[in-house]
Amino acid sequence: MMKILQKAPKNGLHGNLTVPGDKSISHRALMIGAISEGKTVIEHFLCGEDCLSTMKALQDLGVKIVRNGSHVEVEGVGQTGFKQPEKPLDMGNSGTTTRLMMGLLAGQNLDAKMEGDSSLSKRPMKRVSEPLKKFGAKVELSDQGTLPAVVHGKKLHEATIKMDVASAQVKSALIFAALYADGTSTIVEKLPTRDHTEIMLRAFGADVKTAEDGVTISVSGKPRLKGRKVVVPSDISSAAFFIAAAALIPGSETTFENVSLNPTRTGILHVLCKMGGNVSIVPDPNESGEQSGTIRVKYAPLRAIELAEEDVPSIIDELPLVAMLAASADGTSKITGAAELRVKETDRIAVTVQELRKFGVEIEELEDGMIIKGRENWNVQTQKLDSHGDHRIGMMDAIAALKADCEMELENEAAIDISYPTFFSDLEKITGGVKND
Ligand SMILES: O=C(O)C1=C[C@@H](OP(=O)(O)O)[C@@H](O)[C@H](O)C1
Ligand SMILES: C=C(OP(=O)(O)O)C(=O)O
Repeated sequence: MMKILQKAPKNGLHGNLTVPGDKSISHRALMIGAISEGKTVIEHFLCGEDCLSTMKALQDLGVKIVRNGSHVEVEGVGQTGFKQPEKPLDMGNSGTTTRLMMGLLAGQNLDAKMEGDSSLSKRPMKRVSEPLKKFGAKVELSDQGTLPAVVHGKKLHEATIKMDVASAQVKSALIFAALYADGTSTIVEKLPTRDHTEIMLRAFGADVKTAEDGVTISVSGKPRLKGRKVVVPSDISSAAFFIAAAALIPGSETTFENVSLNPTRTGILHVLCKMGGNVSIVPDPNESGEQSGTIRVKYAPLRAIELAEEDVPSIIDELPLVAMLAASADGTSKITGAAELRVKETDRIAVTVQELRKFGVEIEELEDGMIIKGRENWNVQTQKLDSHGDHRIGMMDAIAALKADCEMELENEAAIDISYPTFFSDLEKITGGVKND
């Protein structure tokens, strides 16, 4: 499949958008709702394919879930209420589904096989199965440390774990396992990562504490979780594409409402401000523990930036976009400490470099990052872009194409449905669907 991408309208991008619900929070609302007692109602749920993979897997484990658009109702089965699945659980393309479910299933009374698509089946899973062993869990992986996996449910005991990878997915799997252990477990992160699991578990009644150092989390086992209402804020990682578009295209001014402003996710806003971007933020009243607010972005010329390992977790999924912005900034930018990008849906360092070079961008691949020479005008080398089956790369391509001086073509655009099925209609809303020539 192929999609034609238009360049930006001459007066830039304008308008007000409410982008879909946060992917990370939608996954967690389903999972935590499923192991709670009573009903959980989720509003503004993300109907992207990844979250639907979580929904389907939970249904295959005997959880009743009814979805009507972005309104979802989950009948919680309690902490150990999952049923033995009759067939392998299909994780689709979703790393979050796979890794979080490993923690959620480790203490259940069942054996579950997990399978994924060809991209997911290459991604590393030992980072979850190894630390889970400390709770007494048993997760079998392929010889390569990948899917397919079999989780053999066990009786779990408390553990203290020092993580060696900065990953919210691994942390969340360990927190879920700790819910099934007797006593209090401690998890120490390498760097602070997104804390949606901790925030939501507290709201559902669990005793989960984060120490002042921001990296030590203690979890009391066997809590009583009670179903509740979850209103999912808009996904800053989705809004980021249009935030970047407004920052890239002269004349633009766009507003995004009700976007997640959880400080573990707002790296893109800090980076854009550091680059000289014109960004203003108005926070919403905070009722749920998850912060949100309105973001307004106006075009402004950008300057180069340097990012290192400690900057990476709060901007992990936005780094391809940052590379694209850097390609338009004044000066040479450098991103390091981002080797995690190589084990996402694609090798996002290699693929970002490959795609941006098609616009004539001077960009160099490092083992753990990229060096990008910014320039005001790009020089398209080929009109044929490719998502490589990676939603975030496909969307980066579509935003970069706004700056090109000709129409571009995007192969494998369907991948975008993973996290943002309404991406192209939202893009049309702020470009006015305008054809220039
Ligand atoms: O916990 C989550 O919801 C996520 C964590 C991040 O992955 P890692 O934990 O592998 O960094 C991120 O890239 C992914 O899109 C979603
Ligand atoms: C890395 C991502 O997701 P996941 O790990 O859940 O596949 C992403 O959405 O960019």
